[in-house]
Amino acid sequence: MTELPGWLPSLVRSLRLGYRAGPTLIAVAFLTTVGAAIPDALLALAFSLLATNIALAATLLAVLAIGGWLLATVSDRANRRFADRAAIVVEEHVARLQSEITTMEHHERPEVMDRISVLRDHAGALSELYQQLFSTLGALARLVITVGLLVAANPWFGLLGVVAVPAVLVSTWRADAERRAEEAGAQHDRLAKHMFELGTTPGPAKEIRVFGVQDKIRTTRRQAWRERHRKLSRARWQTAWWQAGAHALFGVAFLAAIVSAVHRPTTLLLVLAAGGRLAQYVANTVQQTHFFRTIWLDVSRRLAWLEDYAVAQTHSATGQPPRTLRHGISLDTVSFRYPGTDRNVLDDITVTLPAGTTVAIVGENGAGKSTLVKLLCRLYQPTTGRILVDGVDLATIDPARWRDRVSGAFQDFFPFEYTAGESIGVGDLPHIDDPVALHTAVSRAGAGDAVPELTTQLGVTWENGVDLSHGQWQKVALARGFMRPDPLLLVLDEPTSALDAATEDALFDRSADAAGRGVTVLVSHRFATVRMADLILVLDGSRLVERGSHAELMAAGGRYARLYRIQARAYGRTGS
Ligand SMILES: Nc1ncnc2c1ncn2[C@@H]1O[C@H](COP(=O)(O)OP(=O)(O)OP(=O)(O)O)[C@@H](O)[C@H]1O
Repeated sequence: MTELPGWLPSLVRSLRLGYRAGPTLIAVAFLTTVGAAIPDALLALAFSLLATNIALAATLLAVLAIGGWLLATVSDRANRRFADRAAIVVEEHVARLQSEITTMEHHERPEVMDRISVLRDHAGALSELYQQLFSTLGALARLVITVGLLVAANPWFGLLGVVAVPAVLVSTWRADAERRAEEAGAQHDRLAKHMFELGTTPGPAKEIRVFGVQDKIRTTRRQAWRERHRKLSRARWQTAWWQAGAHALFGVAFLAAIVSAVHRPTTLLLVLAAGGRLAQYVANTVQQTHFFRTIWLDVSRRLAWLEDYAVAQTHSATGQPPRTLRHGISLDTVSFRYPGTDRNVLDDITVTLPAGTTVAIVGENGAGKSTLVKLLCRLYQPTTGRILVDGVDLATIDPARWRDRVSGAFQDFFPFEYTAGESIGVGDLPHIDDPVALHTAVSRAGAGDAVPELTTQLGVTWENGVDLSHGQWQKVALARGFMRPDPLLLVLDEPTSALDAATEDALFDRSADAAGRGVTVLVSHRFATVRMADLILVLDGSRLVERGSHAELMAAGGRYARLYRIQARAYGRTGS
């Protein structure tokens, strides 16, 4: 996976994003936050004047105190208002970047998920990046002014600023070490959170209790946290000694400066006030820089990485899909392996899915059926070979336009908790409120008896929301899959696993109507339904081992015929 982009370009990009969120507010926040740090640094000068001109010193002290307080108050308000506004813009930006990625890789590759999960957890914190940056700049300005005052009194005192450098360098190095440790522990973090969700959400509650896995979940969670913490804590300890050494060096130098100024009251006052504050300012700057580098700058670099990743995943293909399918969709020596793995899940597949037909894909668990469906939906690109739509390479067709012409229902459908009508209507957004389109989709899915009134809110956590059974949710998902008129490709990837055989048979007939001249691809383990398909593809161990109609495959007496007979016997059916 690519390295995170450099901190400076990432920061510039985050600043641009912040500027778009509120140009005036960010300017006010910048000026007042940096400005508020300066009176504090000048207090040392006012203190040193106490030895020679008490009235001037007192006036200066009062002006600096009031000015500092005013600027700090305005800065606090401006920063808070700006952070609220930036939070909305940043979160929306992160969500949009993720949802615009046209493939699914970022949802299925652990190392990509680790990087994104850290970003998602801290996306809110990014809105505070700006205040942190301004405070860090303010702290630096204060440090520079203080060192300047000391050098003006005695150039040797400038060394105090020099011995502060190792502390800042060590803090920068610490930040990198901690970031690496955090990323290395992200999988444990995700596992622990997953276990927490398992133990506290209603979905898995039944099985957890029936199988008595509560203790296992608790132990796994504890171990995952421990593992994550161990990695972080080791990185922190390894770097803490260096930091302690760097601070000790500064302490010794400060003591030497006090001793050298003991006979000159004005200089001594300046050293005590400025030097004393210098230690605090260095610690403060180091801490600010540390937080800034660990949390805010790191999130900023992740955001820049996600922006680059989203752009890299956006295919430059601009071709349009055909209006209607004339010949069909062909796979030409298609092989596929999931990114980051070394095994072909589909191997050298060449076949044509003719226009206007229903093609069933069968095979044992893990044979690659759903993967083939994902390739057809263009959620992944074949590793080698091509998919041709009426002879045009699918890779040259704009993925968004292709998806406009694809529809379907999946075994792992998502229960959108909107109103029933909206939950179905998202299958074709332009017609989400069109009652005729909604009712047509419901009747195509044979879901009339299971789907409640279209205005009913789904999901018990919402006001007046109702809960649906798994089968009812599945019918809502099916209806959603039938919303688009004239899809070029209609995929039904085990969409009826929770429904009875009669429902699946009826659905099969209607799906062919819905797809018209398009191709319907049906993945199913029920051979009684599969037998009705025009073309049946049998996958075995990543290869396409048989193809043909039911009659042809039965006559061939191969794998399909064997599996069909086994299932027919189990269900009391006979022969071919
Ligand atoms: N995101 C992924 N990353 C790596 N390997 C994957 C991924 N998704 C699936 N696989 C692997 O690819 C192979 C094919 O999976 P696929 O889901 O396509 O099988 P299937 O035929 O649809 O199985 P089933 O009938 O159980 O749904 C399996 O070995 C699976 O472990």
